[in-house]
Amino acid sequence: MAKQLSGAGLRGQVAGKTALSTVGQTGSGLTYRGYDIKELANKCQFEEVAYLILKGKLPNQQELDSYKAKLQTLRGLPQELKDVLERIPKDAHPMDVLRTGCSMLGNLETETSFEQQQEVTDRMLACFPSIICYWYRYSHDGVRIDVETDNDSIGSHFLQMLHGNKPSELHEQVMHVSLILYAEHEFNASTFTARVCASTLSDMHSCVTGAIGSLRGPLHGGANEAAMDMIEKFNSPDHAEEEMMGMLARKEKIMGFGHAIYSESDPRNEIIKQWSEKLAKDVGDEVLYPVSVRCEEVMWREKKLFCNADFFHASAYNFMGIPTKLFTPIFVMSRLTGWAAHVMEQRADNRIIRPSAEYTGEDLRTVTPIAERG
Ligand SMILES: CC(=O)SCCNC(=O)CCNC(=O)[C@H](O)C(C)(C)COP(=O)(O)OP(=O)(O)OC[C@H]1O[C@@H](n2cnc3c(N)ncnc32)[C@H](O)[C@@H]1OP(=O)(O)O
Ligand SMILES: O=C([O-])CC(=O)C(=O)O
Repeated sequence: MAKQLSGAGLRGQVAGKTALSTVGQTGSGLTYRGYDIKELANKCQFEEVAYLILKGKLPNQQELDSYKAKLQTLRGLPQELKDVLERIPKDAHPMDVLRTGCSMLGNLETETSFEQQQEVTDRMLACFPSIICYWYRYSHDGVRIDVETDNDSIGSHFLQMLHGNKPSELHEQVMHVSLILYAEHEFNASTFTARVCASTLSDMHSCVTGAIGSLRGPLHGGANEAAMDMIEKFNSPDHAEEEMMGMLARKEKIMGFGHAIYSESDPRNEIIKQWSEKLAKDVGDEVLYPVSVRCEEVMWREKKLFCNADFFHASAYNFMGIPTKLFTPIFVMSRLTGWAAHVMEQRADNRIIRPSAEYTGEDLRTVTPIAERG
């Protein structure tokens, strides 16, 4: 059953057209360019899906190989960008670092014509992991890492830069799945930000910089970090249940649950949940995964609220040794594909996005001379 969509937040209003994805058309489904998310997550690498979203079709083997090889050549960071990253303090939020990094890249490698849109997107796709890890390792460990590894997949390369060694096959696979699940989602808040910016005929870096800012909030992409902050406080499923009941009684929002469009479930959840379970077994976890499962049960039982894409990403990323504050930047590494494809779509059939407002202020009045004002 589809969700009843109306009310504030432009809910239920068609704000444009897209051929990129469908969200919740049957209450729970998600497709990218006509392909079901479950099949994509099962059969594809992230780079295949990025190619599909950005270039319109699934690549054949030779196209995929050359796309991955091309992205590998685009990972390096200009010295001016490294200099900026080195000046950002350790306690900055990595989403702010990425927002600044993207903006700086736009100064150094400005998109001067829309004909460059695929090229500047590929460059961002290749170097966002470098920006995150270069800053993180410099500010936290005092090392200037080499951002050009021989690892040919984006997610695995990210883990390699973060941890300093090649990740296991399991971790590589989970990163493919995670990045596929996060890649595209119709007119969500960050994508809509990108499209509004694109509709003024602005450049790709500005559109993406704005989108990063929108994704950062805990009601959107920031929920994976907020979910982790919550579950790591629970030392057993019973403890989780007790605390959650208290939060619900106090009418607190519980991050990682609920969705603006889906009514029954978020199809990405069952996929990432399975991988989180595999990772839990791999690390011998006996707390975080069972705690997460209990949170899911309590929210469904009490509120009929289901886990969205973010909830089981928290435990999955934690099991791979990823620091919590890097969770949402990983989302950016993936969603960049959706944002850029939407910018391209907007540009191809553009009219400036400029809705109207219902005025609720004062009636017309005159300006009292300043000396007479109380
Ligand atoms: C990748 C992503 O961006 S997925 C979304 C990530 N965000 C989160 O996980 C944050 C937590 N979730 C939420 O805040 C919301 O569910 C949103 C922002 C995702 C969707 O917001 P809305 O479309 O306004 O939610 P919806 O209309 O379904 O809310 C219905 C009711 O459930 C409540 N509700 C919804 N989600 C939650 C939650 N996570 N915890 C507690 N209550 C909730 C709402 O407050 C609302 O109650 P009310 O009628 O008393 O005001
Ligand atoms: O669609 C939304 O509103 C939020 C979401 O799940 C996403 O962007 O992946």
